[in-house]
Amino acid sequence: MSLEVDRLECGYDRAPILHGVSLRVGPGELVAVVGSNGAGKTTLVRTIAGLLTVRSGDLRVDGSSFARTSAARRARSGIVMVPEGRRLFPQLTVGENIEMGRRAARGRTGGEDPVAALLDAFPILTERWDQQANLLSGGEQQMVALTRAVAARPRYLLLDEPSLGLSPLKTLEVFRLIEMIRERTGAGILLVEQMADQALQAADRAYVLELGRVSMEGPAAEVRASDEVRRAYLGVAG
Ligand SMILES: Nc1ncnc2c1ncn2[C@@H]1O[C@H](COP(=O)(O)OP(=O)(O)OP(=O)(O)O)[C@@H](O)[C@H]1O
Repeated sequence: MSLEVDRLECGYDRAPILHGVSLRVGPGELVAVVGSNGAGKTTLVRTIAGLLTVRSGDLRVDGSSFARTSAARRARSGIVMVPEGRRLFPQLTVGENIEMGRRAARGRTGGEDPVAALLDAFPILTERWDQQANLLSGGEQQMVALTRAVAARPRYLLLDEPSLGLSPLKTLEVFRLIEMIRERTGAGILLVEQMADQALQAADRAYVLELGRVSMEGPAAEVRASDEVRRAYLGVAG
């Protein structure tokens, strides 16, 4: 049981961006993909979500290929993306945005309501429940976008740079929410981040993406401790 990316090649027009990327996310696992600007992180997430065409290689969930399945069907099957920039429905309230997520859950119901646990732990969401989404701060919007994704009962959650544009304090809060999502939902989470240090501290396993290729992979603690990552991504001289 896992989400698998197998020797994926894709890109825009004629320009190839990903050159044979392979990775795996197991259920309940938090997997980080770190890499510098332009490494192809967003391209990877958009391709898994079905917004870009697979040129070669395969995408599988629990062994079945979904490389040719529409983005809508992928979402319905529980592969849920939180895009860079959050993209809430700006005119709808926080509550209405989260409700939209619930509607997307379709048959995936039962068990503990994961949203209730998040609302308990992060009272700001309830405090802002009736406020229009575009009036929230960037950090609050990111928290709503994550909660909306959880309301859709994801089996696999694709997070594209959730820390983008947030202050260090807000980034910590968003990471706390992501860790709680992992604990409470059992979803496999693919976390694509430029904030390498935080992502590697939160993750179980990690991949480093450089110019469209995986240059390193392993337990997140090992990747974080490697000289290459410390120098290139964590700003440690040496
Ligand atoms: N719509 C597009 N058309 C053509 N090229 C694109 C498009 N979007 C991205 N690219 C190119 O694809 C490459 C990878 O971009 P991508 O956004 O996937 O990287 P990234 O690792 O997410 O970087 P960042 O952290 O800056 O968002 C870059 O060279 C970028 O210029």
